[in-house]
Amino acid sequence: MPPPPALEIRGLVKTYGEATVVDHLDLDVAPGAVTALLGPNGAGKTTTIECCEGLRSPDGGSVRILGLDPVRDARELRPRVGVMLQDGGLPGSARAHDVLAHVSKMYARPRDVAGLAERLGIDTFARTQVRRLSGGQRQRLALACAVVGRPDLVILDEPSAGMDPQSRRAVWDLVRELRADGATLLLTTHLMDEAADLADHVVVMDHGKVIAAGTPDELTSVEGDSVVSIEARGPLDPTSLRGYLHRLAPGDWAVHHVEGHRYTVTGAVNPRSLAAIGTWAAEHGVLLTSISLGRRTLEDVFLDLTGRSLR
Ligand SMILES: Nc1ncnc2c1ncn2[C@@H]1O[C@H](COP(=O)(O)OP(=O)(O)OP(=O)(O)O)[C@@H](O)[C@H]1O
Repeated sequence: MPPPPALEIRGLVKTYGEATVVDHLDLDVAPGAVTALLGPNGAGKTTTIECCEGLRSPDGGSVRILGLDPVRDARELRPRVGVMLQDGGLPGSARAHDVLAHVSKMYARPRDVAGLAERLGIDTFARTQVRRLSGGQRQRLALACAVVGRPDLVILDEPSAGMDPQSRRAVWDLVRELRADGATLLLTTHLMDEAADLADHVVVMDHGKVIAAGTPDELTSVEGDSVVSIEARGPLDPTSLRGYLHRLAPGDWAVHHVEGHRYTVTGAVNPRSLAAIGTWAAEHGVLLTSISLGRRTLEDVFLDLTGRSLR
């Protein structure tokens, strides 16, 4: 029998006035794994996480964390759950290192503060007051505070948002290490490569509901189909290309604009249809500067699932 989930959400509902921002959400976070929660702005990710932490009271449904109730059993859960919120929630007038040292003293078996401060580069701003830290520095300090107590469950809301590439790598290494040590991680992110790289399991939510879930591999592989990435010297008409491919081989063809003059074509790609893309381009005076065959990326899948309009 599989072990019980570290975090179990059933039928969670959260409304603000007329708006239902979390809409009968079911979500399991497997123990000892990294789960990435993805979704467009306003999808309800932070609200879901805040309900899990007991910071928001749900209007319906239930949340169990490590088998316990986040509000009733808050005291028992505190040392076992590490949380990094988007706004940090750190005291503005305290110095960075003092905050971390203070938080570490709340735990029975904290990590080595000096080691953690060094690997997340907190040393370089140890004596600076929290309110004077840059966004990325504050994020790193909040992350250190979330993990210093060796929690069983670590919840990170956009851990690498606003971080420079060096800091992001340090965060990724830390996440991998926590997982290797047996911790369970739930993180939200807008970085698709971060999710693809780190997560064992990806959950995509939109309009307060889960709309897809699986391993990154499951989500990006389309049985028997591939994706062709093309780049042209100028713009091209996706509808015309799609129609051409459909007339050649009726099926589920899609042509998406990625950005600039880059497009992806998905469908039953084979030598004939690949050649047909070239023929269509020649007939329409479109110069293709690159054409390559590959898998869909998590970003392709995300955009297909959640649409391309801004929220
Ligand atoms: N206190 C509040 N009162 C009213 N509406 C709220 C409140 N908090 C959040 N919302 C709304 O709930 C919706 C979901 O917000 P939430 O922060 O959970 O989204 P998110 O998926 O985390 O988005 P992002 O990726 O931008 O962080 C949004 O439309 C937001 O405006």
